[in-house]
Amino acid sequence: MMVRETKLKGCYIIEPKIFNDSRGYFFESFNQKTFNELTNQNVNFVQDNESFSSRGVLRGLHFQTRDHAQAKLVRVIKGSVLDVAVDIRIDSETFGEHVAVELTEDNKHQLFIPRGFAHGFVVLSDKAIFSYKCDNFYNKEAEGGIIFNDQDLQIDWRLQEEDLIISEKDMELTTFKELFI
Ligand SMILES: Cc1cn([C@H]2C[C@H](O)[C@@H](COP(=O)(O)OP(=O)(O)O[C@H]3O[C@@H](C)C(=O)[C@@H](O)[C@H]3O)O2)c(=O)[nH]c1=O
Repeated sequence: MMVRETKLKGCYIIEPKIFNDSRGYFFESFNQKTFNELTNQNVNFVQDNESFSSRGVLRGLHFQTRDHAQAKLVRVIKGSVLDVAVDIRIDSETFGEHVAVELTEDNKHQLFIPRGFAHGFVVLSDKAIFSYKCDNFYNKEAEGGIIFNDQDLQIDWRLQEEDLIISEKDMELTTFKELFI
């Protein structure tokens, strides 16, 4: 497993070691000991989620507030997505900055997004199965979000806006400035 820190402190791209043979492939999709050692974390994941989406589906940008904040380890099982993590830690040097990483069934890369980030992704392939671990439980009352096309964040989602499929809830999300400035 290889780990690279992104320009956002504490946010890592993880490249698992893939073992290919005549039967197919094998890899450790998560190994707590190796993960904690290489990322300098002590994360205790408590919830696993999976979602299925078609091309153009954009989910996000989501976070949970205060004690309910979640670190996430995200990956793609089928298809490909552009995954985006936005630093919303107000005391961070990179507050308001984001990383966008392509996660695909072929590259098998994972993104570790620490607490204090907003997260979203858009599906680039026909279909995608997205899978992630969270270190805190889902809490409906603590849900927060930022509108995907926020003027200050300037995220390039790669697809035309008219091709995006977004939930009503996500279309009503507020701006970065309204939340934090
Ligand atoms: C996220 C979540 C949703 N739900 C329910 C609530 C709702 O009825 C249904 C769909 O929820 P949502 O529309 O919020 O699903 P979705 O838009 O896929 O939400 C997810 O988006 C990505 C980007 C994230 O980062 C995740 O943390 C999560 O916020 O599933 C749970 O029961 N547990 C959960 O952990």
